[in-house]
Amino acid sequence: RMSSQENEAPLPEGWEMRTSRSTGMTYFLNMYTKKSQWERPEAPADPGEIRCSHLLVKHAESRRPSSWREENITRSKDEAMELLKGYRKQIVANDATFAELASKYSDCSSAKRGGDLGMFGRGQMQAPFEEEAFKLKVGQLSRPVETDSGVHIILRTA
Ligand SMILES: O=C(O)CN(Cc1ccccc1)C(=O)c1nc(-c2ccccc2)[nH]c1C(=O)O
Repeated sequence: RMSSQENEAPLPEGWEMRTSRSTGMTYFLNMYTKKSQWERPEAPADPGEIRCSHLLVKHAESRRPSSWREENITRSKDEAMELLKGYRKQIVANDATFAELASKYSDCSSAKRGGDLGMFGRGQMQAPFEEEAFKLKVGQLSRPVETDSGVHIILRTA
């Protein structure tokens, strides 16, 4: 007779079921952070750290409306959003790569690295940026996200 644990729904992504050697009790292991818990997880395991690239378009209301591209950025937030949607369309249509467009058009200093921000954990980026980035699956492109810096699209790379 299979115990109830084994034949329940499959575990969410990133989790594994383990049996405690000392007590024989079943517990659950987050394969990214190696943290364990007794409760059966309901959501994919938090990856701890992720890697993203982003394309930032600043506007007149950005906290620092200046960048390597443009000394004094005067476009409106709406114009920035329209530009960003155009870049997103080109990427989705495979007319250009994320890195090509970020290196040409991103108002972030990461433009020099094709928009790559490296690995980061929670608590490092502005909240709206973090929230959207941690929702993405690897390879997924975000919708436009607004932060105090401007408007972004985010690509999760790891
Ligand atoms: O928001 C501000 O007051 C000024 N900043 C913050 C900043 C400035 C230089 C380097 C990194 C971050 C930016 O506007 C900014 N934010 C970012 C940013 C925002 C979210 C995720 C990653 C980068 N890049 C930049 C940049 O100039 O290069």
